Amino acid sequence: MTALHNTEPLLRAENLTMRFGGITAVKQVGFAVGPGEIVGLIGPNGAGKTTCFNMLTGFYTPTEGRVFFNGTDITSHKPHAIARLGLIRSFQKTNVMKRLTVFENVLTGHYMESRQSLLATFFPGEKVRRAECEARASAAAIVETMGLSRRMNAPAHLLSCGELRLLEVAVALAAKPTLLMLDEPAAGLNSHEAMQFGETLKTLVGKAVRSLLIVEHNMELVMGVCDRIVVLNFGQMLAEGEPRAILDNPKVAEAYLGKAAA
Ligand SMILES: Nc1ncnc2c1ncn2[C@@H]1O[C@H](COP(=O)(O)OP(=O)(O)OP(=O)(O)O)[C@@H](O)[C@H]1O
Repeated sequence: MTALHNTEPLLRAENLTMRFGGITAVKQVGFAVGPGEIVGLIGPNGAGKTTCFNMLTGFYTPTEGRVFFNGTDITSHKPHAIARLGLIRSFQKTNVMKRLTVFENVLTGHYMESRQSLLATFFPGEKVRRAECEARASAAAIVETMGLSRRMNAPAHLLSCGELRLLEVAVALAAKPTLLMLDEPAAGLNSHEAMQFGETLKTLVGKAVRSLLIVEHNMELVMGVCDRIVVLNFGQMLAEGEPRAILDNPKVAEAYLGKAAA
């Protein structure tokens, strides 16, 4: 029984379909993310990646299909309930508060994760004080994990684009994800910065998170960090496989570059 449980994927999407009125944004998409895996979800603009993210995390209820996380059917769960189970996502828009320091941003992420009452904030007892100490230690550890220790007390608005992308992941880590889903985490980075960023992401698996699911347009990053890649096109699964197989797949080249590339 236990052995069976261990081979279960962490996240499993089955036959996901999302219709908006007459538009079918995603049609019968199914894939899984196993423990210890980094999976990339890619596809040209409008392929349905963000819609998939929204269905996986409860922001949309799929028109058809089911989502399982850690063996639990989460299809009709609310986003906050899914987050509490350890399935945490980032958004394309930054989750960073520019006037706060790096440390304060990550600490704020911890407070959003905890369910401390307002009363407890103003009249802290021993339990709250202990939680506060633990949150500060955890925030400092996350800042270090993301390679931002030197910038610990820098206000976020002074960070470089690369540092900002790292901080965005750090804030997401404060919510204690089991599976972290990142939506275009390397947006705006040049090739060198993206590769460095990717190296940091790889170090997270097995330590800060169990698995990663990444939507990203930067192909160098995707090919460099992912164990497996799922390709969507016009809302449907086009291909799934290891990076090399995806690179060599003429259908994928055609979807991205047009018929001439095939
Ligand atoms: N709320 C909505 N109502 C109607 N159509 C939508 C809605 N959300 C998405 N769509 C449509 O569904 C399709 C998939 O969109 P989606 O944003 O999921 O693609 P994407 O792969 O994330 O694109 P991008 O890479 O540009 O972010 C598009 O044709 C889009 O116009």
